Amino acid sequence: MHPPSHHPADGPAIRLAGLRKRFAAGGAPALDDVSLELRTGEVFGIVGRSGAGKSTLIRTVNLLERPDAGSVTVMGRDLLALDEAGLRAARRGIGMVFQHFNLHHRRTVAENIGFPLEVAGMPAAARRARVAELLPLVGLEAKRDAFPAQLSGGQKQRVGIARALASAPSLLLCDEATSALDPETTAEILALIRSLRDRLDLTVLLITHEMGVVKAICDRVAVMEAGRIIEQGRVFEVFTRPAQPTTRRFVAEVIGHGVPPGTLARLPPAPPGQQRRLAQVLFLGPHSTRPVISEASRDFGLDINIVSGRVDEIAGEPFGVMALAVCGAAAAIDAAFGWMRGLGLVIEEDVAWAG
Ligand SMILES: Nc1ncnc2c1ncn2[C@@H]1O[C@H](COP(=O)(O)OP(=O)(O)OP(=O)(O)O)[C@@H](O)[C@H]1O
Repeated sequence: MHPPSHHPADGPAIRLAGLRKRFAAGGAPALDDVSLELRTGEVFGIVGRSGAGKSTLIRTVNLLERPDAGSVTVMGRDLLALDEAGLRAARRGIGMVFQHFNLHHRRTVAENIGFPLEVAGMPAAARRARVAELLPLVGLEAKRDAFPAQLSGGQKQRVGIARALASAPSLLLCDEATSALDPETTAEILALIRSLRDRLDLTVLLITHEMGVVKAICDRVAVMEAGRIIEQGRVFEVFTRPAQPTTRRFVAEVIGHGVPPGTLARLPPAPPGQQRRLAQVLFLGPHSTRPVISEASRDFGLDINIVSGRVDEIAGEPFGVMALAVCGAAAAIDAAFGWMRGLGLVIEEDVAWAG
């Protein structure tokens, strides 16, 4: 049941190179030259809108989907070079969790969890022993004989996770694993996945359309659009310095500060010869404490209203985000923004304020 062990020194846990996939001849590609590497032990998120190609991509990692071109290397093995038996063995090292749980309704929790072991031909006694180890890992000891219909959504997904872990994989693929759950249950399941990663030394690849999921558990993230990866990096970097418009929109869902339209309408017009400009300011790390706004106001002769603001944390690193209405001479505002950027703050004026 134990796949050959893979050490970090052996290279990336997953290496996808030049993947292409087109479902309909002449149609848009679902994967258009996608390359990606996952480090052993990380939680890596792929975020994108519906149709971006996320499901197709995650399904290439265990070859549920075969790419038209490119290579898939998992734990050092070139999956496309394996025969059926080799691929079955490699798949035991890759667990998968699904959005809609995919449980057998006529089987108990224990039988669902043991199902992949049954398929693999493990004797009943060994299976029972393995299931007994898995139940406490996901907090379901009390539900071992329950049927799926008797479980909450979160409990069903715990069964799905235990089943994915049955063959002791080193890699866990999560296909929108929390998209069918309410926010509180989502948070519980994400915390469970992260803690399993720590306890079992897993590498986790997840796909999601929710940037909140990425913020909650991922170490690194890639953003997909039209079959391509348009941006990737450490979660904190991507959240605080998104380079692509699509990424900015995703980030705004989580850390945007959507200024109520009434607030903008109530701001008085700028006096003659002056401007009133709105800016979003990101304070990273040490600047979360420096009184930058009062300094800017004093030293550049500006009126500054804080229209909205909050302090948050991503991957354990603090940052603050504020919407400022700045009033003064155009040159003074430019100079103040230049000074603030020089301090490392990220200032943007082209923001969808009502968003
Ligand atoms: N089996 C299939 N047959 C035909 N077209 C497909 C198939 N699977 C995916 N596609 C198409 O490939 C493109 C990418 O789909 P994919 O499901 O990978 O995107 P996604 O980002 O996961 O979106 P969603 O969250 O809606 O599943 C879409 O245009 C989709 O219609």
